[in-house]
Amino acid sequence: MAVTAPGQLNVNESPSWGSRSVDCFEKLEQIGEGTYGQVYMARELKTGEIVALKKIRMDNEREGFPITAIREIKILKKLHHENVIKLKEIVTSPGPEKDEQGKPDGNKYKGGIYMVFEYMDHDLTGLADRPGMRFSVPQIKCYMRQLLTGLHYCHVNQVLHRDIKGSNLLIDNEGNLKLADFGLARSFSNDHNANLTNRVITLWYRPPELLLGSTKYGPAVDMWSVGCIFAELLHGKPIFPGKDEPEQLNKIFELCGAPDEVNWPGVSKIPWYNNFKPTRPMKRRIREVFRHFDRHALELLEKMLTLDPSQRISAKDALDAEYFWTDPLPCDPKSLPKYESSHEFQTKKKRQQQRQHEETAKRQKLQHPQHARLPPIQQSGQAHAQMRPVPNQPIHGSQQPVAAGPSHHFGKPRGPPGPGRYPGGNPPSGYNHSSRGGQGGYGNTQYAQGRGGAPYGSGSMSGAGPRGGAGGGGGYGVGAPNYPQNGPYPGSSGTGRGSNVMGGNRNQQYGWQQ
Ligand SMILES: Nc1ncnc2c1ncn2[C@@H]1O[C@H](COP(=O)(O)OP(=O)(O)OP(=O)(O)O)[C@@H](O)[C@H]1O
Repeated sequence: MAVTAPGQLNVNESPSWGSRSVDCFEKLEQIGEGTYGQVYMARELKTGEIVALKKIRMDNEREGFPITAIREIKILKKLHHENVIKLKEIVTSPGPEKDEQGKPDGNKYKGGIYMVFEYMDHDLTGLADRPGMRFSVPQIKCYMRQLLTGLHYCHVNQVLHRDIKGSNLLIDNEGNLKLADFGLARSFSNDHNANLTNRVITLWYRPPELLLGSTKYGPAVDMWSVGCIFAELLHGKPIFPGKDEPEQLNKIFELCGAPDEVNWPGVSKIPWYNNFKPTRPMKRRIREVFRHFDRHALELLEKMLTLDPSQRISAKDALDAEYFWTDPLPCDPKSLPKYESSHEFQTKKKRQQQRQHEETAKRQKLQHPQHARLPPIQQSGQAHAQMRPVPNQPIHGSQQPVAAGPSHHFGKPRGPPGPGRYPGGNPPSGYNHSSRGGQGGYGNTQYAQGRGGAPYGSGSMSGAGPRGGAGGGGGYGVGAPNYPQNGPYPGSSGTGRGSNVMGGNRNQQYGWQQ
């Protein structure tokens, strides 16, 4: 792949973009369902090359071609780097389309437009979610270094990603990590004078300046998200799983301390500071809560999760951090184990099927209770036979290894898909908030074990249900600051239905915004 040095943009693209038909590809299977529409794994008929086809959703004809798609295409056309997903071309379908099984795809509009991407086997979320998955320290360093390298390239080229999260970090079986989903990305100028929308970045990864209403910001917003991912990799579960914006800020303040003019000069001028400032002192507790982290990891994390964006470490400086230059060093991506390809969409399907199996088994059990009463003595042999596991009935605790499950969507709850892309938008049922630790069928996935095998989180994979973990993020213990009843987040409530978390159609929400 042609790699342009940081600071240089490759604007010479093939003039044939958009001229080919999607019929040049055979759709193999659906691997994703995003805000945009479906993503398919596909094979190019002529070359046999495997690609990802992302269909641009055009549900609302009146709005025309979605602005997010225009941005994504425009930005990806100028970014060429080994840690940024490659947009190969745009293809179109002039007429009604068929799905991967050859059935009409239900698209009431005639044609379709697809982005053709290089195919990636996993995303960081899905990979981390694989049953039994343990990331080693060199592996975490390797992924983190690639993430920072890709992001540094974007920032040097004056592009803010604005949606860094695990599910947007794609990984192939060569160990390469690439930034993907530039639908919320935009160019920025170094003076940070333009007014940009603060309604970007998935809630759990959103920095305090955006939550407080800042509209002048820069690359530091992405670095906060990187800090959240870094901590999540080490800790084994998301560190700030807020269900709405006030709770998100509360979780941040509980761990990072309350912002004030001392630790963040100018914070009191940020639009919503007065609405959200805690009424009691809140100490910074990163070192205490994550005391089991490696010293250099902790040092770097502190710099990434700095409240004041102007003091937050840049991608470039993070790459120079001791963490990446001390033993154990980041491993070579090629040395990483290869995993069977998996995408979130399929994993979800598998989980649903498994749940259905379990429900059927439960129903069968209720209809034919085996334990309800003791069998008559003379029939004991028979009864005993009945109590053996029924063939094909899942045996409790013997979870089938998920051979191929989506490795995408690291930060998304695993419940039934909610309407929004944000965990905080409308948490699916079963979504596990801090206070409900242990209830909701969430896997206690642990991404990593530290050196010497000391686990950072609790327990091991359960493989069932959404991630987020028991008590995730809620263990820092102190009460909520004094949030206004009718603050700048109308509709943000305990139900998690915040009005400014992204809904189902981000084009509607962001089309007009910067
Ligand atoms: N190049 C690719 N290779 C393999 N899988 C991909 C690729 N691009 C996207 N996917 C899969 O499709 C999913 C959705 O893609 P993407 O995030 O780009 O769409 P989106 O509409 O922006 O989704 P979201 O609403 O989650 O932001 C991804 O999480 C991933 O699982």
